[in-house]
Formats: sequence, C-alpha cells, structure tokens
Amino acid sequence: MDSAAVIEVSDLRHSYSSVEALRGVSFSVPKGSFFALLGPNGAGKTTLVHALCTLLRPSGGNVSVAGLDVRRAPRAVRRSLGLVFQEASLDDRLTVFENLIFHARIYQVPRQERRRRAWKVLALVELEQWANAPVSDLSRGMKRRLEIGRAMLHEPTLVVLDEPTTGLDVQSRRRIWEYLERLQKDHGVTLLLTTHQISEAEGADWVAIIDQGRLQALDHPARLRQGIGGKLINLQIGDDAFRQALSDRFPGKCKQRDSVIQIEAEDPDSLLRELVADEHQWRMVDGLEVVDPSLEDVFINLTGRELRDRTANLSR
Ligand SMILES: Nc1ncnc2c1ncn2[C@@H]1O[C@H](COP(=O)(O)OP(=O)(O)OP(=O)(O)O)[C@@H](O)[C@H]1O
Repeated sequence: MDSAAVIEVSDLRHSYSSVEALRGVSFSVPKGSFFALLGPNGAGKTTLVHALCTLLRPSGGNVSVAGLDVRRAPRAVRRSLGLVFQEASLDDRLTVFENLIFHARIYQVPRQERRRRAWKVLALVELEQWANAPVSDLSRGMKRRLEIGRAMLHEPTLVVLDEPTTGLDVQSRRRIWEYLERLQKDHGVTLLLTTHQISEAEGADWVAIIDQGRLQALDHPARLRQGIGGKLINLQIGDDAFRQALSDRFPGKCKQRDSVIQIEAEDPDSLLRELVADEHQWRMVDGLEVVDPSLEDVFINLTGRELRDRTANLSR
C-alpha cells in the first residue's frame, strides 16, 4: 500500500442480484486531501461508500482504510472513520449535547474525555448555544452541522460524507463548506465526499468521476478541465444546415443540443473573428458565449451525457 494513502480501493466490484453497481473500481486517496467522488444518481457512489464503511460486503476486490482491510478488521476501520450520510441519523428526542455524548459512548471515547470533546465539536460547528436544545428544535442545516461535528468526536483520520448538502438551502450549504474546509486545513482530516453537484467537486484536491459503476477519470479538477483544451464556444444557431456545416468543419470538437452547438476551440479568437467577418454567417448566429470548460463539460466529454439538466441561456 502507498503509505501516504488513507484509502486504497482495488478492482472493487459489487452486484445487487442482476444490477452491477461497481464494475472494477480502483483508486487511492492521499492523506490529508479533499477527495470528491462525482457522478450522477445511480453511478455507484453510495455502494462504494458503504463498502468503505463496512456497511456492505463487496462482491469482489479489496478496500483498505488507514492500512486496515475492511473485511478483516471492520471494527477498527469503523473507528478510524467519521460518517455523515444523506439521511438524518440524530435522535430527535435527545438534546444536542446528549446526542454527542451517546455517540462518544458508542465509539468508546474514554468517559473523562466525552464532555470536553463534545464542547470542542460544538465550538467547531458553532452550535454551543444549542447544547441543551432538543434536536427537534434545530433547522435542517443545523442538524447537518451537528452530524459533521459528531463525526469528528472520536477524532477520526478520515471523514466520509455521502451527498452531505442534499436538501439544504444555499446559505446552509455554504456554512457546511466552511466547516469542511476547516476540518481539512486546520485539523488535517482527510475528506471523502460523494456528490452529483459540480460546484462541490470543483473545490476538491482530487476528483474521481464515476459513471455506471466505472471510474471514468481521476485527477485534479484543473487538470481534468485542461484535458478538454482551450475554451468552449456556445453558438445558438437556428439554421440546421449552418450548424451541420460547423460540425463537419470541426470533427470530434462539436456537440449539439437543440439549437446550440458547442465547439472546443484552442484559439477561440480566430474562430470568432472569422465568424464576425462573414456577414451572412454572423447574421445566423442568434446567441454566443465563450466559457472555460467546467467539470460538467469533462463529464459530457467522457460519457456523452449530462450530469444534470442545463438550459442554454445565451445572449449575443
Ligand atoms: N439495495 C439495492 N438493491 C438493488 N439495486 C441497488 C441497491 N442499491 C443500489 N442499487 C442499484 O445500484 C446502482 C448504484 O446505486 P448507488 O446507490 O450506489 O448509486 P449512487 O451513485 O449513490 O446514486 P444516488 O446518488 O442516487 O444514491 C443503481 O443502479 C441502483 O439502482
């Protein structure tokens, strides 16, 4: 095993009867990094995370966490992990503080340490004033913060978050991101996050793109974007023949959706100058934008499909 890796996944496979959810996935997560697993619904992210967390016994392949094999040492693996899942998992009848103490007991945090650690994580996620409130009084975003704090109680080296911001408003999401950033930068915690939201993966150190149970790419987000090369020019053109002519002119560099054609251009300026110079062609262009490739574009490039629905909103 790579000694600097916290997670090693090798040829991981899993089937649910006839559904092949993971078809041989391999990667490693460097210690202290923020690693995002990006993929659409049904890509296999939750299955992978469950295998990592020992909640599921994979059909094949190997997974180790902090040097421990998940099959041979499941208890030790669980102790080295902090988990935050999509579904809320707090006890609504207990207070915020009681929830933390309960978790600390389950994770065998020494009795004399429990209260100190509970206050420490409450400070981390800025919920000290809520310590004695029943969890049912908290907003959704506050509950999620509490779950993140709770995941840190037993001082894990790795925190795994499965779509942690699902269902939260923009402001709550932003705060969650601040805390996660703090965990990584100030506490040296390795973060493994699954998401189908491009914006959440853009800030990661490493992005693994997963689709249909296979790893499609793994790199730094900037390098994934650079792989597309240059800029993307989106042209809204109602005339089918003109769109087709452009598509024929740039084979392998164009994608079409409805009346929008997207061209990958190493040198966008010269193409635009040429378009503007030809008055007849220019009149047929109803909208234009030049954008940097995003991880969404990387995903489309790799899979031929969109990660989420997009509506073209171009202006000329
Ligand atoms: N318990 C199950 N029984 C049968 N099929 C399952 C089960 N759990 C997941 N699947 C299937 O396995 C595939 C991968 O699902 P998984 O939940 O791992 O994907 P995901 O990327 O986490 O998606 P989501 O974001 O929707 O949770 C999908 O085709 C899904 O329908």
